[in-house]
Amino acid sequence: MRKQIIAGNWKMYKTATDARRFMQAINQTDWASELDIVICAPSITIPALIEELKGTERGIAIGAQNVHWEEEGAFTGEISVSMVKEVGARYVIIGHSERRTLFGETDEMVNKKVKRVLEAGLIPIVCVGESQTEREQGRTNEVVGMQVEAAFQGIEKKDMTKVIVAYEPVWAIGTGLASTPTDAEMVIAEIRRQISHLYDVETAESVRLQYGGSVKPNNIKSFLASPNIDGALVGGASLAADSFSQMIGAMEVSS
Ligand SMILES: O=C(CO)COP(=O)(O)O
Repeated sequence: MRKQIIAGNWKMYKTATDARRFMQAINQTDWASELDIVICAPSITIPALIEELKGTERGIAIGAQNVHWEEEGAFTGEISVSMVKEVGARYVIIGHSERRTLFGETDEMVNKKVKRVLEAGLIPIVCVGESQTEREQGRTNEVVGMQVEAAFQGIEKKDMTKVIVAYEPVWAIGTGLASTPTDAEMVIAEIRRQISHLYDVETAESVRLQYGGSVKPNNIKSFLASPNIDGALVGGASLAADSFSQMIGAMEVSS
């Protein structure tokens, strides 16, 4: 049985002060969750979040949203896996469509980052997804399939089981137009089939697959009810403590 996982992607929102306020509000809610709960914050706010979580029973893990694939070097403005690991990050989002489209991140870079993150013992949340045009052309499975194959090139089976893949159709991100649970399940089931083809059935069954794109407290349950969808990667609705808590509550009910 795969453990369900909700991850908030805060993107470029929240200063450390805002992040502390969010965590203080979360710490006042009274859920105790069996889910894996992750907040992927701007790297500079990670220490503040870790500090707020100390001594609480929330079981929330913190993640980064990007790292460089080299261990260190002359890469002005970049941040390494060791740096985010040392301050307490346990997850890293890799290959988000905003990184791919706005910052020129290629499948090759995604692959190198996935390798580095795994080497460091952190968990990569690898994002894949088709654009509106690709969807209209009927190329969703082909595009997503190519992204999956490229991202995990050279990754050993034992590491693959630790990976999380987030299917985030680009047209659904930040638009309020979520995929239907049926469509998301179809693509995600295809991703699982592909992992099984690249590795084996056992590996594919152990990899957790998330849906992301306009997930909200009122629709998260419908996605989680699908057999291959193990969680959600949430942008906008993860920014407020009350909607984040509501989504966790909804997942508890559906799990
Ligand atoms: O990009 C996303 C999460 O990584 C999704 O963002 P929204 O939930 O705001 O659509």
